[in-house]
Amino acid sequence: DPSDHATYMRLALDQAQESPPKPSNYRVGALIVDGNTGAILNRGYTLELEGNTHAEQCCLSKYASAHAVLEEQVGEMLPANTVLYTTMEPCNLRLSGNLPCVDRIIRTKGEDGKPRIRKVYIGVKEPEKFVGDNQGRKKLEENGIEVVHVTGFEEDILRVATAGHEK
Ligand SMILES: Nc1nc(=O)c(N)c(NC[C@H](O)[C@H](O)[C@H](O)COP(=O)(O)O)[nH]1
Ligand SMILES: [Zn+2]
Repeated sequence: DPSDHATYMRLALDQAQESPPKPSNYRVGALIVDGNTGAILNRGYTLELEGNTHAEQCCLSKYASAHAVLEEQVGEMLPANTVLYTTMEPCNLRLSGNLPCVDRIIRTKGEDGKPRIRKVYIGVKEPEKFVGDNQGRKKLEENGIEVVHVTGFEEDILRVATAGHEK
């Protein structure tokens, strides 16, 4: 059911639990869902794919591979109304210098030049520990992508996200 946001966020949190703890990032989980049918298109977690990968990046990269295109072309293969659930707000700056997930989300453009990912549901805003105030939400909204905070999971999400940080 495409409106059952809590269920999808819970599944994204399940993904985050799979991520190997690391002091220099957060353990995040994400799903991409068909906004019309509610079908789960793919899921992922931080560091699932080799390299210093983010949860949202893994979702898009896995979906692209499953459809025999490169991640930068994934927009062509996504349903026109795709939504992303991520336990943490997509990054807009990464200390590693890798391409931020906000840019990966915005470039999922179809022929009409609009992002196929129409909505991003987040469990928490990114804490300020690594990059100060994350401008991810604002940049997504500036590109016509709606950002919705699914409440109720903040404590669990942050406990999982920071499990690799020294106490
Ligand atoms: N939304 C989100 N999904 C993730 O999978 C993940 N790991 C982060 N984490 C955000 C944090 O700001 C960056 O992890 C640090 O800035 C270090 O950057 P790298 O991850 O090494 O590129 N945020
Ligand atoms: Zn990211």
